[in-house]
Amino acid sequence: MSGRPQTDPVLEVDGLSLRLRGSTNPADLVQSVSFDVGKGECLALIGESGCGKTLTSLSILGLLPSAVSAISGSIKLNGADLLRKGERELGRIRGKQIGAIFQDPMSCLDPTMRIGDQIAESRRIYLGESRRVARGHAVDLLDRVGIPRAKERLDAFPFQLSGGMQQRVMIAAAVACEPALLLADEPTTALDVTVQQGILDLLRSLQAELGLSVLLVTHDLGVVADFSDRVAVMYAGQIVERGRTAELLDHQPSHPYTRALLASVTQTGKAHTLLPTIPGRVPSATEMPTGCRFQARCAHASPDVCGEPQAEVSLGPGRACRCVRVTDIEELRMSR
Ligand SMILES: Nc1ncnc2c1ncn2[C@@H]1O[C@H](COP(=O)(O)OP(=O)(O)OP(=O)(O)O)[C@@H](O)[C@H]1O
Repeated sequence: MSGRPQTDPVLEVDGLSLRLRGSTNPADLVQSVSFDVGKGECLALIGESGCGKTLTSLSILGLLPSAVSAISGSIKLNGADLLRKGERELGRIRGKQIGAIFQDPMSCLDPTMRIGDQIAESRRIYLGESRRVARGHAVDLLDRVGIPRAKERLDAFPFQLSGGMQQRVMIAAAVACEPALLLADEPTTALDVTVQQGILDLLRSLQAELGLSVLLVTHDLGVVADFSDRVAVMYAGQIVERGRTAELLDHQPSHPYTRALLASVTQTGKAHTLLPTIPGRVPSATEMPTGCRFQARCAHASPDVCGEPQAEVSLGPGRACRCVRVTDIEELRMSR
């Protein structure tokens, strides 16, 4: 699909398909997903629960659950294909070149280890710094992410900090080695609104300061609108639409799924809320149709054309949509 970033790509995911091991169903959990993230830009991957966002991000980290395997495609970080790396090398890449933050900071932080040591350790291991130098950097990083009295806090354990502070420590640890890519999976979902804004502001300033490339995985359209340059919409394991965030969210989106999502947000009057429910549900792995995966929930579905696998239709530079009926639907909309 088109939709190139405006800078050289740091991450290039090309034709990635993920399948349940032992499954003979040709409709994969994640099917032929392609996207890229340019230097210093943020791409948001959005979609309802179960659409494959987390599996896609876990495959970038080389941490897929044992029941799921990558059956085709490539995941290139600065040109090197991560799907062809061994476990040992992947471990180093995760530590040094990819920083990851998740919804629950305690999934990343070690509860038994002092926070200063957790941040300093990666600089010692991956950058070869001495303990003293690495601890000095840990103070700078804690200070940078807004932890008050950073030097005194070096020896605190995670449980001694509030949820918002734990989130900041996790971010400090994720960027400690100045990674090429920051993978942020629902980074603000568990936080209350006031804390959320502070974390987003911090991520934005770190991104500018460190020139970070960010893959943001979320179902919160408010976060997408605030933070990302481009957006890729996932539905049932496929990317169904992509484009520049401002264009896609502010103007008419093209895919019936994206339109239903945005329309229902507008109906609730809460632009910054979680994705609302669209009638019906995402098909499960065992019942995935071979044609358009959204057809059972789509008001425009036509059995003759939507029953076939959907090719991606280019809608202009950086814009594309996986719906064979996109032109008909657009004409219908214009005629009303
Ligand atoms: N370990 C697993 N074994 C079997 N199926 C799985 C496994 N992990 C995920 N799946 C299935 O893969 C599909 C995609 O799941 P994934 O967790 O990537 O979705 P998601 O969009 O991240 O949802 P959420 O926002 O709820 O995390 C779902 O149908 C899910 O049931």
